[in-house]
Amino acid sequence: MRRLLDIIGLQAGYGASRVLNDLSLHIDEGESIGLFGPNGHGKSTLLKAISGLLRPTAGSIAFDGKDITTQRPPSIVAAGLIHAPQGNTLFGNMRIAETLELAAFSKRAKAEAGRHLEEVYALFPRLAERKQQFARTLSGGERQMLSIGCALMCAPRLLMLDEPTLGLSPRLKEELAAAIAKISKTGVPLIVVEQDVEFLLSLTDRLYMIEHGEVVREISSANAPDHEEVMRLYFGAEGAH
Ligand SMILES: Nc1ncnc2c1ncn2[C@@H]1O[C@H](COP(=O)(O)OP(=O)(O)OP(=O)(O)O)[C@@H](O)[C@H]1O
Repeated sequence: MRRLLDIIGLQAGYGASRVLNDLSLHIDEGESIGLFGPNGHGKSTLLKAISGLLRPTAGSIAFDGKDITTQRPPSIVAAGLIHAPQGNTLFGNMRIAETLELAAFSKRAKAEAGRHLEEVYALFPRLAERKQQFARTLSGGERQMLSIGCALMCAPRLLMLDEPTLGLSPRLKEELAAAIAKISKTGVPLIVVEQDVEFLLSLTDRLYMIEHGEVVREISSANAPDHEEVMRLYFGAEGAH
C-alpha cells in the first residue's frame, strides 16, 4: 500500500520542553485517521510539526513520497497539506466572503478559487447566508465552519482538523460531523483530532492514541473498543491519570 504520510521517530517541542517523543505513524493512500488521547499530550503539537509551524528536532515526515521535515508552511500548503487549527484564529474585521477568498493561497488554489467557493457555500449554507457578515459576529459553530471552509479553499490533498466540534452543542456537532463526512466522501483524506472515540471511528478508518508525545495504541474499526474500554484507556484501571 502506498503511503500518503509517513512519520518516523518524530521529536518536537517548545524550547527545552520536549512534547513529541519518537512518534511514528502513517496514513496509507485512500484512508483517513483520527488522533485521540488526554489533553496536553501533543496532538496539536503533532499537527503543527506536520504543517511546518514547529520544526522537529529529530525524525522525519514524508508526504506523498517527499521529505517535508524541514519545509516551511508556504511550501507545505502549496503541496496540499492543510491544517484547520483549533480555536478562533480568524480575522474578526473581515467578512466571510473576503476571508474565504483570501484563504486560496497557493497558485493551485487560486486557479480553482471560484469552484471551491461554491463548494464551501454548498457544504455550509450558514456561511452562504452570511457572506457579508464580519467574522467576529459569527457563533462558535459558524467560526468553526469558516475555519474548515478556509482549509477547503486551499485545495487540500490531506486535511487536518484539530478538534472541529470542541465546545459545540450536540445539534451543531452533528451538523459539522455531517459536513466533515461529506468532505471525506469527496476523496479528501483526513487527520481528525477529537476526544470522542466513537465519533472518530464513524469518520475515519484508523485511530492512534497519543500519550506523552508517543503513539501508545492503534485502533481500527475491526478492533474498536467498547465504551468501558475507552474510559479505561483515558483514565486507567484505577480511574486515575
Ligand atoms: N506555544 C507553546 N509554548 C510552550 N508550550 C506549549 C505551546 N503549545 C503547547 N505547549 C505545551 O505542549 C504540550 C502539548 O500541547 P498540545 O496542544 O500539543 O496538546 P494536545 O494533546 O493537543 O492537547 P488538547 O487536547 O488539550 O488540545 C502541553 O503541555 C502544552 O502546554
